[in-house]
Amino acid sequence: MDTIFAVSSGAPPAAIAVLRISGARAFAAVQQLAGNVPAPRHAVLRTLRDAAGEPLDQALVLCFPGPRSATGEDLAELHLHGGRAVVRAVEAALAELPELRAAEAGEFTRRALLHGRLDLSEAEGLGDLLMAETEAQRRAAIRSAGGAVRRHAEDWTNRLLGLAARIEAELDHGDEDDVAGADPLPALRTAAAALGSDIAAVAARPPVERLRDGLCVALGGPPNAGKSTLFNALAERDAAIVSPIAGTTRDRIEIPVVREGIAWLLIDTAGLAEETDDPIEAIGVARARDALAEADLLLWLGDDAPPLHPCALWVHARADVEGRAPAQADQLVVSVREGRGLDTLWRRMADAASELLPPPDLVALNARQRSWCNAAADALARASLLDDPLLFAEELRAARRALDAITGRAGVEDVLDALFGKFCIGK
Ligand SMILES: Nc1nc2c(ncn2[C@@H]2O[C@H](COP(=O)(O)OP(=O)(O)OP(=O)(O)O)[C@@H](O)[C@H]2O)c(=O)[nH]1
Repeated sequence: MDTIFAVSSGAPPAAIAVLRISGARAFAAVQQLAGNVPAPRHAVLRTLRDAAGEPLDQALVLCFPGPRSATGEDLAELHLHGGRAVVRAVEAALAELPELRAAEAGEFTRRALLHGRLDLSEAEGLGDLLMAETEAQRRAAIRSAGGAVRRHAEDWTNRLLGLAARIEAELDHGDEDDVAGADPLPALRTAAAALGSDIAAVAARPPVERLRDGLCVALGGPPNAGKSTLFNALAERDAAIVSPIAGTTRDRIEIPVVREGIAWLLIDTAGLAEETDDPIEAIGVARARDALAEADLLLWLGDDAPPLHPCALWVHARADVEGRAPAQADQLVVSVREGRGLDTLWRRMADAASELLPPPDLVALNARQRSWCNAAADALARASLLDDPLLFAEELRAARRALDAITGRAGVEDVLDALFGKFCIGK
């Protein structure tokens, strides 16, 4: 495997640029540039020189011998002056050395995963941490990066292994006459059902995507209800066209917004026209219906009660318009023109969000982790109904494979490229 290097701090110019080198030839590279290799985990000041002996920079040099390093390999850090030319010159000198090359996005973390320094759920948490923009996102990501998902998976795996050991013993010795005692299968089936429902309960928690990508809030209602006007007011910018002409909004428009410490994805939709001859408008209406159905939270601006939705707020928009029908008791009265009701609406949205987002003190799973949890829970549920110890053992093995996939111990090659492609170079 090549030895890789990259600037791991922010883009130059900056006061300091931290350049990391990881791999079998990391310390040879330090030796070449700095003249010698400092003692492990001791920061020393060295003049770095190119192959001709010309000084490149004065740098703080640190060496972390593997496997007790961030990547699990020999790892060196050069704390350079963060000017562009300095960084470029040191990178050029490193690139000249045999078996050294610039790192790809996420390659340091990928090596850490490869060498067991962290598991897949922790790497996913780290990816989310790098992208976190709100406090809630940061808190959830730091929990995953710190191993909370891994610890759940390990705890479940340990319980599973306990069951597996007992059923394997039964399979090996169950037909021997000298083994006294009752048939252990009923107790094992009960334990498998309990473990399956524990796993399913965690998988049923609100998904971390709502925190990470924003809680989807769709504005829906008939044409001319004031959706785009309210959308612009919530987004605090003129994102959607507003006009008195019914059917102005034809497609869904999405705007990410951070408010009340929560990331929201606001979605404006075409008005739900009863009938239309316009094929484009018909497509817009179909898309609007999909957006409303899929939204985590529906803001309904119709005068009729909202359509069936797990979480809807009913808004009486354009409240200042003369001759407007009075609001129903459970409607939120809003007039964008008069700036009325918007703060209350945000508050009600935040109240709804507290039900829809992962609770701050509990582990939340992403879609990949959820689907493996559900696969494990399903296998355990099936096992709990089986009378045949052989089939029971087979379902436990299926559950084990699913739990292993959560932490990246099995069958996850395809997700690695997708995950690490999102990381920055030098991470
Ligand atoms: N007086 C008053 N007029 C409003 C208010 N909100 C929207 N309007 C007007 O109502 C008309 C329709 O508003 P839009 O925001 O375009 O309505 P829409 O629901 O997005 O309409 P479609 O694109 O047809 O679905 C426009 O003329 C707006 O200026 C309000 O709070 N008060």
